[in-house]
Amino acid sequence: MLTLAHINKTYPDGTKALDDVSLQLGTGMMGLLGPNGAGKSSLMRTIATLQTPDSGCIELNGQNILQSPQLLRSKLGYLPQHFGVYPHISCLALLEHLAVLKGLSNKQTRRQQIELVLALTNLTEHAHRQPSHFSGGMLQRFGVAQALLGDPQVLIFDEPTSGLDPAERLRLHQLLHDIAQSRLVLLSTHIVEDIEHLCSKTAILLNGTIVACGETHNLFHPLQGKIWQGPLHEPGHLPGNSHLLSQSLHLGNPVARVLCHHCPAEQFEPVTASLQDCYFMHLHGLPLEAA
Ligand SMILES: Nc1ncnc2c1ncn2[C@@H]1O[C@H](COP(=O)(O)OP(=O)(O)OP(=O)(O)O)[C@@H](O)[C@H]1O
Repeated sequence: MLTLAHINKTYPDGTKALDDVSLQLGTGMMGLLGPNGAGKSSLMRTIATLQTPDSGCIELNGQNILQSPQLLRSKLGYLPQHFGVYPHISCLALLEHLAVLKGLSNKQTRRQQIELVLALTNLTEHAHRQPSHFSGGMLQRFGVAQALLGDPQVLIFDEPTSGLDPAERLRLHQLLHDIAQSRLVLLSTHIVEDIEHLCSKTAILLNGTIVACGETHNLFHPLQGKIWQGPLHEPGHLPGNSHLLSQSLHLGNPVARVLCHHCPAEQFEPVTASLQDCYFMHLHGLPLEAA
């Protein structure tokens, strides 16, 4: 169990990136959802002990990892949002190098681990190619492979599916799902569907603050029966007790989703509430009572 209590982080230029963040993470996948600049990467880096918070406490199974970062580092796999690979070196050689850096000193154990992570990420047949020549999807799978070296119990994935085509995205979803069966996985993204597909638990981060946290389904369950979809309306043309959540396009036609206890306007139909509706509700600062 990884426990974060009252984590605060302000950067030297005065930007408050994390504001009293408290979270509890157990086995399985927890999604961290937030818009650009919400503080997701700051939180990931803090948990990965790559930066220290100004205050607060992080414990892994009751042990303080801010005082003893090595306790977590030895059990941690981290896939940062942006990572580089050395040119002119094969996938196998790079994994070998990273495994040594991770402290896998026994050559035979190292070989076994590398074979395992290559197989898990479906990269075995590409082991002798250079990751610098990989496609975006293969590179992300390589990122997952290096994170899995050392069989970590805690995995942090920062925006792992950004830039992937739909087939690669689904392939990575399956891989992340398999990995999370026996491990604690924290998945950060602003792609709501990724969280909805993968994460049984979700936290929503806005301006450095956790505004909602719990079972993913329970976060949007209160909105069921209150979401209406119809042609685009100016907020002023909707009844006063309704809230415009989102405006988008479907097959080139403008579509609005509205939170309301009754049908807000002509041509609106009730639709199933989604995590995205819940996300927009928080993004617009609507009170829970609005649901
Ligand atoms: N090293 C830094 N120095 C100063 N400000 C920073 C630094 N890193 C991040 N920030 C600021 O802290 C806030 C949170 O940034 P962070 O990168 O954690 O957000 P994010 O949710 O990961 O965003 P994105 O989805 O765009 O990656 C932003 O206002 C950002 O500009």
